[in-house]
Amino acid sequence: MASQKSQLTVRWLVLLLACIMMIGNYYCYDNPASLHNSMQTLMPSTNFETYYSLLYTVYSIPNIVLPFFGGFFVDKLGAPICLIIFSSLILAGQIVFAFGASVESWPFMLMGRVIFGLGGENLTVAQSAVLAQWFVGKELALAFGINLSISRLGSVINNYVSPAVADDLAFSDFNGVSMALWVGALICGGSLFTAFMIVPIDKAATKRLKDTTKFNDDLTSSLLEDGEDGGGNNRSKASSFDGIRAVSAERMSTSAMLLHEDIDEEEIRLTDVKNFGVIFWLLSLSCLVVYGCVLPFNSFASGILSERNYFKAPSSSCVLMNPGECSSGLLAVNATKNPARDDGDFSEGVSNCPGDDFAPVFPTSLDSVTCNGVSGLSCDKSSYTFSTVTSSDIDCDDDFWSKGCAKNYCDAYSDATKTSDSVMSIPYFISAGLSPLLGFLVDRIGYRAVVASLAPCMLVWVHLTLGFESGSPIAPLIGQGVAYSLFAAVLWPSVPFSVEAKSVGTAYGLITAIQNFGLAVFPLIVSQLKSANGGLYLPNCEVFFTGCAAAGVLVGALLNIFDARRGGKLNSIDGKGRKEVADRGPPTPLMTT
Ligand SMILES: NCCCC[C@H](N)C(=O)NCC(=O)O
Repeated sequence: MASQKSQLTVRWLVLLLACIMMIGNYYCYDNPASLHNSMQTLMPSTNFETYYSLLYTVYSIPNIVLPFFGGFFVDKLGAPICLIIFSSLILAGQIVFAFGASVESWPFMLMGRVIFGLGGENLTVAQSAVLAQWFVGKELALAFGINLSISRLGSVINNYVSPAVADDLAFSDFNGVSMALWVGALICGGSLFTAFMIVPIDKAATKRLKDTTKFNDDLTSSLLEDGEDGGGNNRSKASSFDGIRAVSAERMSTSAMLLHEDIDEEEIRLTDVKNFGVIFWLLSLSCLVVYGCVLPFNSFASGILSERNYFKAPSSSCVLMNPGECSSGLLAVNATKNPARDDGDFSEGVSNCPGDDFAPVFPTSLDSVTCNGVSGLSCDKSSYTFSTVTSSDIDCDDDFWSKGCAKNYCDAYSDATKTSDSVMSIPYFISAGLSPLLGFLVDRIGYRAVVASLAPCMLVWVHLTLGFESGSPIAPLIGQGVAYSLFAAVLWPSVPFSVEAKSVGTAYGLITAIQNFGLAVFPLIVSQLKSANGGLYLPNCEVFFTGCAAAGVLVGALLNIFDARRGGKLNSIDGKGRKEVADRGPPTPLMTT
């Protein structure tokens, strides 16, 4: 007879449903990243980068506080019911976000992201608590690994599907970006459906285990009564009843914690946080800085990769032969008569004029150019005049630019976007493939604190390479994926080992809240660094990410020191550590099977 949810076979169905449930969350969280360039084309503005980073910041700002309370409610109300509440919020938020894009309104889009954020992070917290209940013991890291793997597939699918939908599925009043976001809303609807499926399964298991616990309880009491009635038979009999009493008490308290309903509600208080030890706080700090160079990096990866590799800005010495004329398309008088030429000193024989990786140069100025009478062109404006053309003036959704005046620029921009979007998926692809295996290994070898300090070392190399070298980004992005997967494989399963079991939801809430502080602030720092650097990400933004990774190395070292002083729980295989294993003595036989 099973006495814990982690002994029931149905746990694998719960895991499958919990994984499917998270796909909508991850798919939609990364929508802005994969639609960055399409959004810029749809809603060009000099403040575009600020609005764009706000889409992530407003998601995270409420979450600097909310998951803490969300986690507390998970402990109080039970995780399954919270899954439904939070899944409903992500669906509602995505609908508002998609509506905002349909009417091209930043305020609606931002409001949608706030609502989505209210559900998104709390859903992660509730789901972590569900996994901790169903997989406590030897399979916890594996369960988190499988979960992260399937969730991250949501991010990867988004990176491919959303730009394709945005490019190809615009029709009548629905622009491409909004269509991609409505697809996200559909997927969130599916997530809500799976959340509804988890609740009855969890309830049935809870009831079944409650009955088992009661049965064990009755059995233990009757054994104890028999022993006491026996009238002081002998010492050894008395000590074996003491053993039963002790084992029973331990097992009952574990079952009670895992069944949730049996926890005395008064026992769970927000103030329990003050009992969280140094290990929990170091895990939180590590989460803040290391995730700070993973998730925010991904939000800007498309732009960073375009700038670094696929759409490099040509040198200012690269100009059109006739800078006041269209460069390519139906309005170009004759493209071969207006080629780009490099006026600069390229003594090393390297021209900064468009090669495959450079952005084609566009006209410097235009004077009353019109589309009138040119068949195949439907331009947004009757006439185009610019004393100085900048890249933000070029709207590739407007035929004037994409077919008429800067066709080569718009074609190259679209190609670069597609390449960047698929290359930036590498880290999440790797995480989707590696996470279950790493989870399996962590459950078997431990070394959680060691891995938590090695992963950021790799991230230091990754971001230095992206910031200061100009070769292919593939190797550093593979490094980013491996480091991220390693870190996630040890961080989340370490949380239950750092606090009391009754506070696991609160602890997940608090660490998520701390993580979100970084996720709210870091994108703003990156966009400020970019603006201060003449609109360029490199190298300053990568210096910032390198700094975060270096801080992660330092916190990782402290984690190892404190973990060793406190019995080595995190680095041990089962999370119990030297001290507790010694305290407990040899394993006690189970009362139930
Ligand atoms: N809602 C998508 C972002 C997930 C943030 C979440 N707090 C988290 O970090 N989950 C683990 C991960 O590696 O994504």
